[in-house]
Amino acid sequence: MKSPIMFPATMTEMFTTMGSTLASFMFVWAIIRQYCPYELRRFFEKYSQKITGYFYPYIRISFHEFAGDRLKRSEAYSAVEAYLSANSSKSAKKLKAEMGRDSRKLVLSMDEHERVTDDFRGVKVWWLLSKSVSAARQNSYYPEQEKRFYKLTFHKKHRDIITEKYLEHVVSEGKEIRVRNRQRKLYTNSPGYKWPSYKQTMWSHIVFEHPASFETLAMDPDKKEEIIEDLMTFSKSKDYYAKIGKAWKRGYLLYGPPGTGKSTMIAAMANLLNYDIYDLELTAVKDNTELRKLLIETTSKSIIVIEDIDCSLDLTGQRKKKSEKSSDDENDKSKEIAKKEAKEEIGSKVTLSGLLNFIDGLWSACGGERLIVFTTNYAEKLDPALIRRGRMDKHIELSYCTFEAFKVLAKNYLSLEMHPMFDTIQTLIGETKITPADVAENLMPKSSLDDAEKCLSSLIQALEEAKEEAAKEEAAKKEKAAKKEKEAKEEAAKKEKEAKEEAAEKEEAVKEEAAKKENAARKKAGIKENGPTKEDAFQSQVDKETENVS
Ligand SMILES: Nc1ncnc2c1ncn2[C@@H]1O[C@H](COP(=O)(O)OP(=O)(O)OP(=O)(O)O)[C@@H](O)[C@H]1O
Ligand SMILES: [Mg+2]
Repeated sequence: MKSPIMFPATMTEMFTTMGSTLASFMFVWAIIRQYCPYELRRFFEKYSQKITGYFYPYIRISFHEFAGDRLKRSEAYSAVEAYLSANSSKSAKKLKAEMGRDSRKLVLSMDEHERVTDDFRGVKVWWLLSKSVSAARQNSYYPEQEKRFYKLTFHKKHRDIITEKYLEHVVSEGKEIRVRNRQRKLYTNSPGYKWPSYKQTMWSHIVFEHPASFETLAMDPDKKEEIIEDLMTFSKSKDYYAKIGKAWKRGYLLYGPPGTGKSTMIAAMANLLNYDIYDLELTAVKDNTELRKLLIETTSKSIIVIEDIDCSLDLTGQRKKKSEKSSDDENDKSKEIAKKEAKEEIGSKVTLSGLLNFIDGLWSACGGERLIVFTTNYAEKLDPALIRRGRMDKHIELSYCTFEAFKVLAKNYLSLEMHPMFDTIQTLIGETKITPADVAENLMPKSSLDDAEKCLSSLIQALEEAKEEAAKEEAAKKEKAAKKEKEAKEEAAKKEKEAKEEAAEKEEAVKEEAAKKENAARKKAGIKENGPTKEDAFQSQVDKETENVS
């Protein structure tokens, strides 16, 4: 029988033995580490890992936040983070909330040392967020480094499906989530705006926050639907473009009078597709080389916009002709003057061929998923090469306000779907040319006391004024045309009279000539009968000599 005091003694002994064994092991290990050659140590480590791997059937993949020089966050890590924040954070119990970089909202993600599971086609995988702290390196700017990493664990029998399919799925979905959450940017190359930027690039940017959407855009509903469909199809056609061997980009030409919503539509496009906007000021680009550099620095998922392409540069050789013509629209004039001044100041040497290269040269294919949008008030003045299909694939005309477009604006501005005054507006709008910008301005309440009726009356008044103005213009035009016609008729009558007089003169001359000849013939006949008189003989001598000379 064991004595009760024996047990603790055995325990103590056991612990002592264990402690001393551990101490000896550590001592031996320290000796090995110190004196054992590096190659031998690596050999032990390698084989110990192999033996463990033989019994441990799981594979682990790490995704480190900073790879290599630690300056740039790893793309893979960010993609995994975004993927897990959307997919697995629901099952995680410890979450952290951060204002994501370039993100509009709080991003929830699993906290450190948290483990979540994910299921992919029936295969179970585990994700763990961990961190390792490495001691400060000598001569390093970074004192102590916390290195965060995600660790993916899965059974080795699923190696193929995980490494080939699952990882691809995680990265592509993660990237998509990041794009969805990111803050979009509006870039410009204009030297006038130097917005702060952390690195020196050709573009400066601010956060793009335009509220325009296709829903609030006033235009024919069928046309709107067609444009939305076109844009959505484009954004999903990566594989299709690759299949047909075409760079993944599409050109849109938006044309129409000022104030018909061209710029608004660009903002709506960017909001629909979640794209950035690069507002390219051509007059500020020095030459074709700079234009190419600007293009290379644009990212994918973006819209490159050149506004008022017709007055950006002397691209068509028609600029002089155009500036000779007097434009009625003051808006256009001021635009042209501003662009001209800018051009003279900077002396842009961008040529039409440079611009064509920009749109569909070899460089334009890099990056992919890009829209190029030109706007103009005069599509007919552009060089056909610039806007041919293939370069500007879709031509969209934005024109004066229709009743359908008005209804959208009434809904936006006054929250009205129907109103008794709509009938009058429908009739008037069919008879007048008014831009959506003018309609919008009239529908906007000017004071807190203005109600829908007041705004609609103000619009009716504007429509009537526009109608009157148009009628006056039409009358003046007609009068001018009538005057021109009258002048033309008078001119024609004058010409006819002159022609008649000329014809009469010619006829008279012909008659005189004939009479002369007849006279001469008669005289000759008289000589033959009576013999020539002295004068006749002299005259015939003169005639013969003249003939010989000629
Ligand atoms: N189709 C439209 N739908 C909704 N709002 C519009 C529309 N067209 C114009 N507007 C309103 O009018 C204003 C001017 O429109 P916008 O700047 O888009 O015209 P634009 O066609 O680009 O003119 P410009 O040729 O002078 O550049 C916008 O702020 C917008 O509120
Ligand atoms: Mg515009």
